[in-house]
Amino acid sequence: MAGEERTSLGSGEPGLDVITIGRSSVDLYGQQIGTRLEDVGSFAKSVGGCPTNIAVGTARLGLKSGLVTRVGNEQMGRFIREQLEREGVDVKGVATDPARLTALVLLSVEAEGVSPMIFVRTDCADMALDEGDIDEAHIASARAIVVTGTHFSKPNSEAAQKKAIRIARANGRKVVFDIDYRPNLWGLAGHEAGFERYVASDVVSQKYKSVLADCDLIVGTEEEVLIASGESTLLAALKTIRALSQAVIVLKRGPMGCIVYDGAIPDDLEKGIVGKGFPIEVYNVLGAGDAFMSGFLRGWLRGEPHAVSATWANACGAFAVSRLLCAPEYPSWEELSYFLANGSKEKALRRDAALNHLHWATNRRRHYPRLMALAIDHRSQLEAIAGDKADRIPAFKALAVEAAGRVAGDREGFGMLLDDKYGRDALFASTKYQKFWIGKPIELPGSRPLQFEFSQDVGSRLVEWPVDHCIKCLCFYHPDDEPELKRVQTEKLRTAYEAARKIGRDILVEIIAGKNGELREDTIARALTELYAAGIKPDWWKLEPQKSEAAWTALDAVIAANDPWCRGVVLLGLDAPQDELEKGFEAAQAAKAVKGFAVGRTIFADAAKAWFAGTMNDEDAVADMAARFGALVGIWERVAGPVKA
Ligand SMILES: Nc1ncnc2c1ncn2[C@@H]1O[C@H](COP(=O)(O)OP(=O)(O)OP(=O)(O)O)[C@@H](O)[C@H]1O
Ligand SMILES: O=C(O)C[C@@H](O)[C@H](O)C(=O)CO
Repeated sequence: MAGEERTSLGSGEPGLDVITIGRSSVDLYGQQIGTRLEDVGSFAKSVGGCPTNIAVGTARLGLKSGLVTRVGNEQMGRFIREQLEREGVDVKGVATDPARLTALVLLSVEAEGVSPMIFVRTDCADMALDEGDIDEAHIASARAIVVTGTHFSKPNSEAAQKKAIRIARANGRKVVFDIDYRPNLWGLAGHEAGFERYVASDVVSQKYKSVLADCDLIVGTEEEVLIASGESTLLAALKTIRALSQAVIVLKRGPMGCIVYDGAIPDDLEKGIVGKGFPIEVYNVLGAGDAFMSGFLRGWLRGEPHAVSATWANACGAFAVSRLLCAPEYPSWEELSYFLANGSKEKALRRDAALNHLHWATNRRRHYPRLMALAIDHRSQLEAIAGDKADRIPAFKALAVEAAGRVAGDREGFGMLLDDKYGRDALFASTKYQKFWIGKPIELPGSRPLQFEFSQDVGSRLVEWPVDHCIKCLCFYHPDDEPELKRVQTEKLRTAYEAARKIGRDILVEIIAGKNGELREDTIARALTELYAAGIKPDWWKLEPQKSEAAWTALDAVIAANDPWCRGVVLLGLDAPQDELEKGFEAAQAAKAVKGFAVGRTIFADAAKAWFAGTMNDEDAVADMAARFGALVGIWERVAGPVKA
C-alpha cells in the first residue's frame, strides 16, 4: 500500500490552504452535564456546523482557511462572522442572507455518548447557499476545498458545492469530502432526533456516490461510509467507494481512532494504515469529527505521511471529545504539539492544568502589543475625595471614560480599569469604545490578607461579566511577609486564577510590595517566582515601577521562564507625579514583557478634587483628565517607540 506517499498539491500559488463549504450555526450547548435538554438551565454559545468547525480547527493548527456559507442579517450572523475573523478564518466567502435567519443548534450532554440535539434550521441562511455564492477566483485561491454532506441535500446548495468542485478540479486543486451525515437534515428523522447518526436512504447514497469520483480525500465514520456507498457492510462499502474513486479514504472509528486507505481496499480492513485513538475520558462526543478533519488536513495538506496525519487527527478528535463544546475546544498547534510530546497524566484532558493553560493562552483572540489604560477602579480613594457626595462618584467615572475615549480615538491599545461598585454608568459608557480593553477589580479595597469584594464566591460573580472583560485582582504581597500570610494570600489568588480559567476570562494580578516592606531589586522577581510556583499564571501582571533596568531584566527572565505566553506587564502609578512616572517608564523598557501602563490618580485626582468641590465643571474635568492621560500616552509612545507586533 502506498500509504506513506506524500500528496502533491495543485499548481499556481494559492493564498489559502483550504476553503470549507456548507453549514454554519450558533451552537448552544447546555452547561449542566448529565441532564436532559428539557432541563438545561443555561447554554454556552459558540460557532458550529461541520465546515465552520473545520475552518476554525485548521486555522488554529496554522493553516490558512476560509469558509463559504451564508449567515443571517442579524446578531447571530454577525457573531459567526466576527468570531471567524477573530480565529483568523478568511470570511470573504461568508455571505449575508437578507431574508433568512442564522441556524441554531441546541444540545445537552445527557450521558456518555448521549447528546440530544435540536437543529433549528427551517429555511435557514446557510441552506440558501447557491451557485451565485461560489466565486471562481476565490475557490481557485485555495489549495483544497472541503465539501460537506448536508449541503448535497438541497438542489441550490448541491449546485453550489458541485460548482466549487468543478472550479477546484479545473484549477488543479484538491477536493475533500466530509460525508458528515445528519439524517435529520435530509428529512429522514424527526425534530427530536437531531443526534441520529444513521438512516439508510437510496436518495442520500445516490447523491453522495455522484461526488466520490471527484474527490482526493474522503473522510467518514462507519455509518457515513455505509451511506456514501449504499452498502450494508463496511468491507463492501469501502470497496464500492474505491471502485468509484481513487481518493485517500479515512475511516473514523470513535475511540479506536481511524484507518487510512490509500490504494486497494484490503480484505482485512485492519491492514490499512491504523491510527490508534487516544485513551481519554469522554465528555461530549459531538464535534470530534470536525476536529479530526482539522488535524488530518494539517498533515495531508503539508504532505506528511498518512500515519502522521492520522495521529494528529486522532489527537484533535480526543481533545474535542474530552471537552464540552466544538470549535472553541479545538487545540492550537502549540497545544497539540505539547500533547503529542508529553501526553497527559489526566485521562480527562480538561483537568490537565498544563494543557488548559496552553489552550487558553495560545487561542487568545485579541492581542495587545501595547496597553495604555486609565485606571479609575478606585473606590476608597474616591470615597475619601467625594466626602458626602459619594452618590456622584458614578457620574465622575463616566467622565473619565469620555476622557480616555478622547485620547484613544479609534486607536488600538487603550483601556480602562472600572469597578462594579461605582462604575456601572462608566461601564455602559465604555461600550461606545469597542476597542477598549476593560479590566475590573475583584479585591476588597485595602484588604490584607486579600479578600474579594461583595462575595468570596468569585466564580459565580464572574458569570455575569462580559466575556472580554479582564479580572483585576490587587494583592499587597511581599516575599518577606510571614509564611502564613503568604499562604493565605496565595490561596486566595489561586481561587481567583482558577475561577478565571474555569469561566474563561483574562486575569490581571496586581502586586504591590513596597507598601509593606522594602522594594529591593529582586523583591518583585521573588514574588512572581513564588506565585508561579503556586501554579498561578495570570494573563497580565500590574507591577510597581522598578528602581533599575537590572530589576526589570530579572523580572523579564522570571516571566519568560515560567510563562512565555504571559500577555505582559503594565506599570502602576501609585499617585506619582508625571516626571517620576516618566523615569519609571524609561527603566521599564529594559523588559520585553512590559506592554504599557495602567495609571489612575496621576490622571484623575486633581480633576476629582476640583469637580467634587464644585469648582470644575464636567467638560473641564474631561479636558483635564484627557490632557494628563494624553501626556502619559505621549511619554510612553516616545520611550517605547513604535509598537512591535
Ligand atoms: N471516545 C473517544 N476516545 C478517543 N478519541 C475519540 C473518541 N471518540 C472520537 N474520538 C476521535 O475523534 C474522531 C472522530 O470521532 P467519531 O468517529 O465519533 O466521528 P464523528 O461521528 O464524525 O464525530 P462528530 O460527533 O463530530 O460527528 C475519532 O476518529 C477519534 O480520533
Ligand atoms: O451541525 C451539527 O452537526 C451540530 C453542530 O452543533 C456542531 O457544531 C457540529 O457541526 C458537529 O459536527
